[in-house]
Amino acid sequence: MGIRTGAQYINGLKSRQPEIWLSGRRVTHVCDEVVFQQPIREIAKLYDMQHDPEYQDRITHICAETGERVNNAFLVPKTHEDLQARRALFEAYAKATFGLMGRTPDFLNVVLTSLFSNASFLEKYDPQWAENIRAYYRYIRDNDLFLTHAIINPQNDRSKSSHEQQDLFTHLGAVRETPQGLIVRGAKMLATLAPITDEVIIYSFPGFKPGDERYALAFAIPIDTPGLRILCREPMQDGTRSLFDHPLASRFEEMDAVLVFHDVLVPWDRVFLYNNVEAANLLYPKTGIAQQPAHQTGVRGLIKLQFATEVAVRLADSIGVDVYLNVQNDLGELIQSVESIRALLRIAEQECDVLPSGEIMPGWVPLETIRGLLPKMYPRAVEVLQIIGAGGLLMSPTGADFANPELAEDMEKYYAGRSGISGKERVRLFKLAWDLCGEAFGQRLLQYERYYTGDPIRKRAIFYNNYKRERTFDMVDEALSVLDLNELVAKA
Ligand SMILES: Cc1cc2nc3c(=O)[nH]c(=O)nc-3n(C[C@H](O)[C@H](O)[C@H](O)COP(=O)(O)OP(=O)(O)OC[C@H]3O[C@@H](n4cnc5c(N)ncnc54)[C@H](O)[C@@H]3O)c2cc1C
Ligand SMILES: O=C(O)Cc1ccc(O)c(O)c1
Repeated sequence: MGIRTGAQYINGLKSRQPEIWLSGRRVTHVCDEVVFQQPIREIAKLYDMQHDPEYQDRITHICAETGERVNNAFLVPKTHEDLQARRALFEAYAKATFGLMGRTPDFLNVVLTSLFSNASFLEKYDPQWAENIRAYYRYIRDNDLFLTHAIINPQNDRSKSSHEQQDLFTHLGAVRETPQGLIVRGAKMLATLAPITDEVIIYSFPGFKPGDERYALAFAIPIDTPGLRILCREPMQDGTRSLFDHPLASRFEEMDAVLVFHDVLVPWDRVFLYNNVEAANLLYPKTGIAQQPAHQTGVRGLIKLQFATEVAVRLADSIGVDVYLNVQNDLGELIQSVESIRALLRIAEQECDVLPSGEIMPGWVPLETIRGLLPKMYPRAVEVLQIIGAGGLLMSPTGADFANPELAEDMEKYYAGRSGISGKERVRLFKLAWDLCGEAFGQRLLQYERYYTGDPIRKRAIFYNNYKRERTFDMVDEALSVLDLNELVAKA
């Protein structure tokens, strides 16, 4: 089949009834649920872009294996042109969502492509696992499906490993084998967009200890598999807020969910790893499933930071405060952050790692540097929006106030910005900023940037240790050897 349209994506959602729980009740039809309708439309637009002549050649290609047109996320990059083709896709999807939707279909499809191209790692443990992941990749590619993932254990007692938790199946683990497949029980978090996806893939960050064998698992199943419960967090908008009052929150909220598996059957052909602590701990470093998608997350993060920066610049200009040195300083800092990430992405694409298979991965040092910097730069951009907007962020009336002729004069006079900025224009800008820096929606965006890839503190420590292992830091020896030379001269 190859690339789907938005309508085909929506028909796919309509054809299933996953067990979704939202605010204490069961959702019967996800497409009829007002909270999910706008995010579904935003994802459908991305599918439609694949058929739009403006984008088609930039974000899709003809698959060499099937002759069908497929998304660039399924391209195994072997040349710089391939990397550029993937970047063009990431950029197009991120621009369409201002970088605010983190788990658009390209993200996990890149993870899957990386698992596919590095399946030889799994072969060493069980050739069937490798065959399963290859078949699954082809299935997702050829049907253009949308995945969610949950790779973290629920936050119960982080000081204990999975097998030491109060209940053996608090964390998702294998209960027993059957001729049809594995029965799994327990929970995983935090599956972003789960209610509006087609499939879920489960794997884990490294960190398994001996005794954790039953939790060392990787598999994928349809999102409506019996026994799989999707427990949504409280929504941050009710799906009815106006575009005028919440230009971003009304469009781009990504639901997050805990997945609870009540004795779910995972067919054997969907099991990619099982009962093997060593393989589970090596899955990340050996299959590129951090490095390849970090290209996507880097591009998306750049667009999001750039967007927040543009809003800050326009906000400051609208009320004439960018004549002040302190404001110029804050805005200059944000622009330099954007430029730093942009430069790091270019370096990552230039200084690639080449695998024996010929696959290329953008350089891990610049990518990890982005991963370390963005969790600081994005919250800072939010802070600058708050500082520049100040009390103005709390004086915005609603679209209904603007619509009432009785208030029209006041709206124009007291809400106008500097000369040339009308009341409506200024309020719309401040509402855009408030969605990013004040609303619960904006706080989630910030929390996402801090944590979506794992704990930034531990990630930076891992980065340091790996970097130290690979380098010798010999400029220090060179500098110190000059002292020896001086001694030699003195002695002569
Ligand atoms: C908005 C959002 C969306 C997300 N979407 C997804 C998704 O789609 N799929 C998915 O799988 N995951 C998703 N995640 C989850 C994300 O992977 C985790 O949040 C991240 O890995 C951090 O884990 P945690 O939240 O459990 O924090 P914890 O690991 O519980 O950490 C809590 C605090 O304790 C400290 N801490 C905990 N353990 C240690 C330790 N061993 N050593 C030192 N300090 C420690 C941390 O530094 C942190 O300050 C999402 C997260 C967010 C916020
Ligand atoms: O670190 C990145 O930016 C890439 C990334 C993020 C989250 C994941 O779950 C993952 O497998 C890879």
